[in-house]
Amino acid sequence: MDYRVYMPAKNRNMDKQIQLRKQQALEYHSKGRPGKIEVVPTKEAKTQRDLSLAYSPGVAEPCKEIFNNKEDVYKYTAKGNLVGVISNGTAVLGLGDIGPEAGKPVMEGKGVLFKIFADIDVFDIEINEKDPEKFVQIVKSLEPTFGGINLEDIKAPECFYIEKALREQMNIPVMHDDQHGTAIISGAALLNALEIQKKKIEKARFVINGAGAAAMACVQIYVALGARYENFTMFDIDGVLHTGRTDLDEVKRKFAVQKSDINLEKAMKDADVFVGLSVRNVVTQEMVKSMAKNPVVFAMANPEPEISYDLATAARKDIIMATGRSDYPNMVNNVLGFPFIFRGALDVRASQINEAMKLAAVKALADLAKTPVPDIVNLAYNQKNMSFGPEYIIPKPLDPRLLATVSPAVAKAAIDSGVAKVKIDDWEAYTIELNKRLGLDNQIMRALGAKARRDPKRIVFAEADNVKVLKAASIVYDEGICYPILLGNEEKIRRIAEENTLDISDLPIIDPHHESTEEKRNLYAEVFFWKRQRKGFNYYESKKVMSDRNHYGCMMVEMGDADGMISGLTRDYAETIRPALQIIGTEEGVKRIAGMYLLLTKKGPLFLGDTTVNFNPTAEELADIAELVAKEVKTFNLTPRIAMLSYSNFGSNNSPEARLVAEATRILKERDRTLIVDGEMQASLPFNKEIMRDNYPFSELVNEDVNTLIFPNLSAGNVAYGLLKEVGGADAIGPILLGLKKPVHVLQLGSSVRSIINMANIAVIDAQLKCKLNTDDAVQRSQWWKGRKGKKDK
Ligand SMILES: NC(=O)C1=CN([C@@H]2O[C@H](COP(=O)(O)OP(=O)(O)OC[C@H]3O[C@@H](n4cnc5c(N)ncnc54)[C@H](OP(=O)(O)O)[C@@H]3O)[C@@H](O)[C@H]2O)C=CC1
Ligand SMILES: CC(=O)C(=O)O
Ligand SMILES: [Mg+2]
Repeated sequence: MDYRVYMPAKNRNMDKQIQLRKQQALEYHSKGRPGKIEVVPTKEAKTQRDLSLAYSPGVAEPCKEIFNNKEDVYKYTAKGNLVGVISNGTAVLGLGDIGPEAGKPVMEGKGVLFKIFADIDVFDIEINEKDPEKFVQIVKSLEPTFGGINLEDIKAPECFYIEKALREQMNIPVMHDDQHGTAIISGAALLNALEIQKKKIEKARFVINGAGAAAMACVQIYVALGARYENFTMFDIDGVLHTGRTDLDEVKRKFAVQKSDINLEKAMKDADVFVGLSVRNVVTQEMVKSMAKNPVVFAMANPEPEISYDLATAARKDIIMATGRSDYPNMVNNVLGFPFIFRGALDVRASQINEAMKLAAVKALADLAKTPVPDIVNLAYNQKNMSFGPEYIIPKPLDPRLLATVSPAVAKAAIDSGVAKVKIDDWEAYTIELNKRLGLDNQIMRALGAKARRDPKRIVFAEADNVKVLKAASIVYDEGICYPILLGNEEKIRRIAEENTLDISDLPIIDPHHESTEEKRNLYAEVFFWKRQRKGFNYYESKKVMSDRNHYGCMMVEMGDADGMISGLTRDYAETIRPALQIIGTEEGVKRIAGMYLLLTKKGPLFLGDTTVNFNPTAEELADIAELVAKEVKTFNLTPRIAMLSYSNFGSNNSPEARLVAEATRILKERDRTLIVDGEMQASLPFNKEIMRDNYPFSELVNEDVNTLIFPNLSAGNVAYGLLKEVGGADAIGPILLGLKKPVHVLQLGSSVRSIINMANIAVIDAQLKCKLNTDDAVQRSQWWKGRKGKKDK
């Protein structure tokens, strides 16, 4: 195989891929603490005093206050930000009545989405009760606990009675999300799709497949948006809803048509809109072809739609197609709504989610899709320029503007329609508060993944016979992040893959010891000898060293046979980076390398340096390290705001160590006036604005949110990152090696599969910046070396 042109076409076996996804999903849910959520205290609860406040006797005080004034429950407890996601498991996704236990992963998942998209806390409650009246009594009794109730995956028609009864009997917002969440999102998408297709909603002919919870709410909102009852033909599992049927309940009867001999195929002919909220694969390409000009098809059954995106769009060009899935354009899924709708409702303490609030959400969503898409969204979805049109009729779930757009619209509508107990006067302040809730972390990781996927590179995994590395390599290939090249003993690697059901069939394996690599090894040895002959390596040693996979891998990168390398997991970090320094060397103008960690903390992303390379830097060297880290921070599209750390604050201690950091800060400022940097200072200072303002108002960082911490020496940096990671619970990405001409990253011992994947992302992005060398260059380079060898042999 010629690795210079290695770019495998994805030819993975579908069955194997499905098996892999199944295994990954099960592992995701079961690894570590089983499930996806935990309860975390929001107050200090460490000392005896804390405990006496949190619990007895202190806790009696808020109890008494609430007893005197029930509304104070919002003041002294978590109720106001707590939503109950409640289900009996009778209509879980498109899986049907699988019961409350089997539905729990979905409810926990919903909890996760509420939290990450809108900072709302959730208790998921699965109730073993199918009787609607009993179910209502149970949920009703939970009112003291929750600020809102999200009913989920409860089958029709029971769900209609349950929701109606609870809305009437409870004083907090209750919403059955499969009904109204779906209706709101698909309503917004429908308005935009019809606008693009130049069709009027009043005239549009609808075919609706499914007459359950979601479908019924959707048609009702479409009617509220202007659609006409008489233009709907609806189907349930027994066929078309027609007036001759005796099994139709009150809700279904509203949509019953006169004719009884219509099947889905006939109904689709000349229809303008198809909406599927039923089960997978019930619509054919022929049916789509028979629809009117410029049709709209929303096939929203989960996880498999009524017709796949690919089949429907292949059937005709003038279609606007949407599914409930995230892996195709136009994801019409209730995740776009519930976090933001509840956020708005909770923030004004609305007693219900009424029609005005729902329609406000529809309008906010529809309008947002017409505004320019921010870079972070394009980046997150690996698109260059998403804009309003057939493939972008509705905002993307990862759009960070959703929260500050939909929630205020819902909150305003609640106030205007008289169901809000709390008023918002300063909408600008409210928007700022909403944006703060989001945090940058998730956005950064998503953007990184997408940036890598835009231009995947060839990354050598030097320790491919390690099961974690092999797993990571298989996943990054599967996700289109990079083209992994596996180094190591082929037999061993294949055995590990087999044992762990990993599909590595597309991935090349190179064994630097094997005779098949002899020609390359000799070429690499030549080059290495040429580079190191006056630095202690003779020709024999150069040949020998090329059997070492770190040397071999680095040489692949140097010679253009790969774009980057991930090595480790190793005990001896210094030993592993040596080949990179010897073979690849530092970037132009860079005197030294340094190690950086990106920590995703509760206070946002923090970049820490130097955590792995330079033991006791001089002031000049510390300034070099800070510059390297600052440069890397900019590649994350962030402005570095740097605190130079010490045990002293601005000269409070006159020791040589403290003075060294002050001097490094001075050097940095001298080199670049625009750099936002200050020090020396203690680590807590930049995060404590009050102390900063009161005592050090002169500091350049007084009003800055610091994101970069430079440590005085390796001990401090390494210890700090370790503590933040293990004790502080921060997610650590690194060590990211800075200053090399080309990307080589060395993993720390014990790195998880997740951190190896993150490092692969970083290596690809690094390679995108550094490896301008294209395939032709690489071929030329290789030939040049061969030419040199030829001359020498003569
Ligand atoms: N994209 C999204 O955001 C959402 C998607 N959904 C999806 O919509 C689907 C329905 O969910 P939900 O309304 O909560 O569930 P329900 O159980 O309440 O409704 C299912 C409906 O589909 C009908 N149905 C079943 N099989 C067929 C068939 N072969 N042909 C026609 N109709 C059929 C049922 O008929 P009958 O009434 O006779 O039993 C029922 O009316 C699921 O796949 C779910 O994943 C749901 C919510 C949100
Ligand atoms: C998305 C959702 O709620 C469902 O498919 O049931
Ligand atoms: Mg659901």
